[in-house]
Amino acid sequence: MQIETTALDGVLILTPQRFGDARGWFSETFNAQRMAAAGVSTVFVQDNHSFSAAKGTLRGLHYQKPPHAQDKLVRCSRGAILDVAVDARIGSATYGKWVAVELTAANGRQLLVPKGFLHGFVTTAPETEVQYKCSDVYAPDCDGGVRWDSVGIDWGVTDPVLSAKDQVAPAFADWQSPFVYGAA
Ligand SMILES: Cc1cn([C@H]2C[C@H](O)[C@@H](COP(=O)(O)OP(=O)(O)O[C@H]3O[C@H](C)C(=O)[C@H](O)[C@H]3O)O2)c(=O)[nH]c1=O
Repeated sequence: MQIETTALDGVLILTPQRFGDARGWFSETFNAQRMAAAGVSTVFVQDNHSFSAAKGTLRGLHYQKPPHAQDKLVRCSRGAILDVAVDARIGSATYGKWVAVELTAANGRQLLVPKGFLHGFVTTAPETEVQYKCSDVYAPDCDGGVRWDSVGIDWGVTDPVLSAKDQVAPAFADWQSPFVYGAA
């Protein structure tokens, strides 16, 4: 498995190996032992899977606040997305900074988004499926969001398909982050 760092500390790009043959290919998309060997000892407890019919569907920017903050390991199993993480940890030198990574069924890349980071993606192909592991279970009372267009992210879309919730999320500048840099 190839591991790449990004401009945001803790946000990693993981690319599992694919074993090709005449039939196609095989890949271990998650292996806790390999992750631990790479220094990622997160225990994931929930798998999520979303399907977005239209190209230009944008889900985000989302988080769960403590005590149910989530690390996420995101991959695209069909179609393609631009996956984004935003540093929301008060006191961080990269607070408000973001990274965007192309995750596609073809490239097999995964993005590790730690607690304290907002997460969102926009689909760049129709009928896109995203699967991701979470280090805590869904806690609706801790679920929150920030406006997709309030961080200066270059999503490559101007009029995305949004949920009703995402249409009314607060702007980043008006939002009080529940995350503190260096907190457990
Ligand atoms: C997240 C979640 C949702 N739900 C239910 C709640 C709603 O009835 C329905 C759709 O939820 P929502 O509109 O929040 O789904 P997304 O807009 O894809 O939200 C996700 O999108 C971004 C990219 C994320 O990183 C988060 O995991 C998550 O916020 O699924 C559950 O039952 N369990 C869950 O863990």
